[in-house]
Parts: sequence; structure tokens; C-alpha cells
Amino acid sequence: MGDVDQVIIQDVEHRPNLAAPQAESIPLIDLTALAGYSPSDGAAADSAAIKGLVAEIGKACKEWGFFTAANHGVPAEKRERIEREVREFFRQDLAEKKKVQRKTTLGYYETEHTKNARDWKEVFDFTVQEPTVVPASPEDGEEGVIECTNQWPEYPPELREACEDYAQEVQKLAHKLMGLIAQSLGLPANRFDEFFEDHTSFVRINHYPPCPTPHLAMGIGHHKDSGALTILAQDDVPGLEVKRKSDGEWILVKPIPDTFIINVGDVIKVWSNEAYDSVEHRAMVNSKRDRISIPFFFMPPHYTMVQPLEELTDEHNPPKYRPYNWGKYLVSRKGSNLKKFTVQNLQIDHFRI
Ligand SMILES: O=C(O)CCC(=O)C(=O)O
Ligand SMILES: [Fe+2]
Repeated sequence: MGDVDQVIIQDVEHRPNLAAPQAESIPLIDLTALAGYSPSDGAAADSAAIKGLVAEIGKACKEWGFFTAANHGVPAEKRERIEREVREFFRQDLAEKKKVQRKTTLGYYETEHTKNARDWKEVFDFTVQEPTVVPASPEDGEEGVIECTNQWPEYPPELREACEDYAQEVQKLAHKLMGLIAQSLGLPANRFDEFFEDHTSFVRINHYPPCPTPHLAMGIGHHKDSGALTILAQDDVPGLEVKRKSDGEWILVKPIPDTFIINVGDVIKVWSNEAYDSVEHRAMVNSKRDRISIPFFFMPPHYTMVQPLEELTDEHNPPKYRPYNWGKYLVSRKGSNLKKFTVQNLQIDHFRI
């Protein structure tokens, strides 16, 4: 990445506080009880251990929109393997990496913008369900769809298998977490299953190289995740910060080995009619060590109309959002991340009633 380009410099109010204190962090939740759990198995969902978890997760989603998950059931060796393989991939020359450069949505990319400042990072995206069908155009009324397929590099040769294996494991965890979240909202555990028979989920590998001016730049600028749920693996280098809901302070999420950071995205915010919030977060960089983070974005199929669930709204709590088409929204957001725009990209606030 090299030179410090003007486009990476964040506005003063968005620059990191590299000396932020680390007094409190997001809740840590032990998922051991999830081992035999399935949202479609009513008996398992009713056990005392699951009910305890449901209460913890509901509280974390309400108060933080984020939590750290330990004993989550994803085998450590699968996670170590994907981390090892992607490091090998990013170590290569730019020309090699560009052989799998993102054309429509998937592959390698090094100039992503979040909120119009360029992020100090390079990424590799792959989709989980192949092919993933999305609208060809973000415009309403244009009906065509396209099929997105992955672009795998030749080197390292095991990258593809490592990525695919990892995604399958994390996807199982995502289904279980959606079951717990449904229960925590007073819904049947399998309430969200119908939304994920098909899906547009993808995995992003973020690589943040050392940055000579970490006080001016961001690895990824402040943003909210637009999907339903994000399951993020981070390595041992700190960087992720979450905006604390109680006072708006940026809180560093300390890396804890073999845990995932889970956060609610905009889709759950809308489905729950704002019982749960999707919370702003960002990632700092540093001048010494590179950092890898791997978010799995769990997202419904493109034809889903996202709207507050009927069971969670009534005359006292009317829907706070107009329905929106998930695929159109996704395509519009992805398109605008690729370049610098003079206006902000599409946000769910656009659909707020
Ligand atoms: O690198 C991180 O810890 C956060 C990444 C992130 O928020 C994202 O890719 O959406
Ligand atoms: Fe994010």
C-alpha cells in the first residue's frame, strides 16, 4: 500500500484516539450450552441452560449490539487454517493479488471507502452460497439478476478449501445464534429459519498493513453492518472499537484467543422494530504490526422484503420502517463502497417512518 495518500486522512472528528483507556468491554458470553442446540428442535430450545443464554444474549443485543462469544463450537484448527492461508495470500506482490481483483463484488480489493474516506486495508471477499443471486441493478423496477461466483487465486493452493470449510462452520453457528435471538425477542426459535434457506452471506478477509500515520487514518471507518448478523474473528492485534450506547464513547474490543465478536446488523434492527440496535464500530491501525480480521456477514436472500416483524408490532408500537428489498439495498451499498461519492451511501434511515 505504501504512500500516505490524502484520501486516507480522516476528518478530525473521526480520527482515532490511540491512547483510549480500556476500562470496560463488550459482554463475554459462554456458548457451551449451544453444542446440542438447533432452532428447529423445540425441546433443546426449552432447556434451562438455553434459556439462560437467551437472556444473556438479549441483554447484550439491547445494551451493546455486540458481544464476545467463547466456546462457540467452531473448531480452532479451521480458524487457524484460514488465517494462515490468507496471510500467505496477502504476502504476495500486488500484481499477483490483482489476478483475482474484484470485478463485480467478489475477490481482492485494496481501495475500499467507508463513508468517503479510503480505508487503510486490503480485502478478499468470497460468497458462501455459490452462486449467489443478486439484482443486476440497484434501481427499482429493473428486474434482472446476476449470479456471483467466487474468484480463487492459484496461490496458496489450499486457500479455497480453508475458506469454504471455515464458512460452513461459521454458518452453522450463525443459524444457532439467530435461534437464540429469536427466542430473546419472544419468538419461536425457528422464526428466522425461513429467511436463510437461501442467502447472500459472504465472508470478508480484512488485512490492515502497518500504517505510518495511524493517528490520521482508519483501517475501516465508522459504520454499521447492513446484514442480519456479523460473526467476526480477529487476530491478536487490537484495533476494533465499538461505540458504547450509554455514552457514545469508543471502546476497544480486546482480542481474546479463540473467541468471536458477534454483532447485530441493520436487518435485525428492522426486524425487531428497534428492540435491538445495530451499533457503529470501526478499526484502528498501528505502525508496527499488521492485523487480520475475518467477518462473516449473515444476510437473507435477495428477494427478501425487510420489514418489522408483525408479531413485534402493534398499535402501541407501530412499524418504524417501510419494507425494503434486501437485494436492491445490498447492491446499492456495494456499488457505492467502490468509489468516492459526493453524497452518503444508502442507509436504513432512508426507510425509517
Ligand atoms: O476489522 C475489524 O475488526 C472490523 C471489520 C468490520 O467492521 C467490517 O469489515 O465490517
Ligand atoms: Fe463492520
